[in-house]
Amino acid sequence: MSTPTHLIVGATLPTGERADLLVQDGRLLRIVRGAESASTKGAIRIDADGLIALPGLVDLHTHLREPGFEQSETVLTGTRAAAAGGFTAVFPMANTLPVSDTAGVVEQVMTLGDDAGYATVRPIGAVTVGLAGERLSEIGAMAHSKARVRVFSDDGKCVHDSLLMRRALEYVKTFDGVVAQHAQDPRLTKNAQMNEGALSSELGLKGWPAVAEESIIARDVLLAEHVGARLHVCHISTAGSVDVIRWAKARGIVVTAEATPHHLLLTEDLIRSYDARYKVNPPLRRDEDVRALREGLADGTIDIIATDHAPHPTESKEAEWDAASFGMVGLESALSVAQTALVDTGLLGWDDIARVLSRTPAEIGRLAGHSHTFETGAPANFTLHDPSASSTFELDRLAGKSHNSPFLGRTLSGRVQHTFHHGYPTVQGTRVLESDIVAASAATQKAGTAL
Ligand SMILES: NC(=O)N[C@@H](CC(=O)O)C(=O)O
Ligand SMILES: [Zn+2]
Ligand SMILES: [Zn+2]
Repeated sequence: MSTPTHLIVGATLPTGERADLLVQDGRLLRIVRGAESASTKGAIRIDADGLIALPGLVDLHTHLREPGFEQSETVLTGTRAAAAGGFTAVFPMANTLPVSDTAGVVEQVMTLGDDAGYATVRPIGAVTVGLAGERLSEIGAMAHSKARVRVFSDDGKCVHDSLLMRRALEYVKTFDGVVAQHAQDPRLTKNAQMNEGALSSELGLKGWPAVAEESIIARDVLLAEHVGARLHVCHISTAGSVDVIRWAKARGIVVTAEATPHHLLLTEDLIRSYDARYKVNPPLRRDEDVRALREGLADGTIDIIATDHAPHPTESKEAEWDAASFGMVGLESALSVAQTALVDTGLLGWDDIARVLSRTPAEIGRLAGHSHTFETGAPANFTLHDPSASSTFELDRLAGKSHNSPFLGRTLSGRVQHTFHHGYPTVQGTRVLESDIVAASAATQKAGTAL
């Protein structure tokens, strides 16, 4: 048995051309408009008039919470949220329990992803044992495991010890890996609750200075240059960080950087409400920072958008500001936020969106066997997005387990209509397919590939 053939009629590719896409046996056969061959007989037709076809989105920074925090999210529910948002691959962060610092844990997470079938799951390994910042984890064993880990991060915690950071860079260099740093000086941010500035003084909340982020990035790009290894900087949030990365790139340093959707749209003044949905690490910053991040994406200083999808249960967000958890969910809203902040404002076109949300994150994470172009014969990973739908972002858009989205109640542009992972649908007409259907498609697809 194989997955049914789909014919997508009249989709607009990121480059602007229109095409009919034939999806058969997990692969994409691109055909020109109107030239329906015999092979399309019996195919399920999808009218894609007005829809943009984007290569399956790739999130280099996702918290799936399993193992250990299944009350917030699981690999299944998190990848369901991913599919809803148009993603076909995610890189889950290592701050699980046990921490993803051994080959055993990363392989377990990957297998859970394969079985669920909503998206390709490529775990990130911890840089240090237990994220404790003291000893390097078994980086080599994770890299050479079945999970073929290429991205290492202590996200949530900064690798603060400069000697450990140097050693980690030296180690990942041997297999073309990358260290993804959560750039935050722990001494400068102890007990910090929001961006440091006039507003933090006014609200009486302990501030988080921009220099805590910028000084670590400056140190790390110089270490990366010295070692000759790849460095990736997670969720940069300040105008100064954009300047440091711009300087490093001009100097020829191999560094990449990400910005989150929320840092591209929201600012610190939302915190006046004391609504902990706006509490996040790094914190929401000022207008001028949002502008600098958008410009950084437009001029290529910032390479990618990554969601930092950080699910938390309602209880830990309904607490008082100081006691509430840091983090926001973001997979389901990412593409709509990107459209609102970057496409509608004329800063990026759809091909740039395909680059920053699919091609480049795949390249940074060395994601193999998961094509991000519309080439004949490529694995069919793509999403069909309706850019004309502008609507209030409501609870029904959330497909994961947690509901801590800062975008609920906001008007956002565009909506994902269909997502295909390895040739089978995971989202159909905005509806995320049931997990047993998706798992069965994944199993069928896998059996087909093995033959
Ligand atoms: N972003 C957050 O505010 N929280 C993340 C950790 C992180 O990305 O630093 C989490 O794991 O909850
Ligand atoms: Zn982080
Ligand atoms: Zn994170």
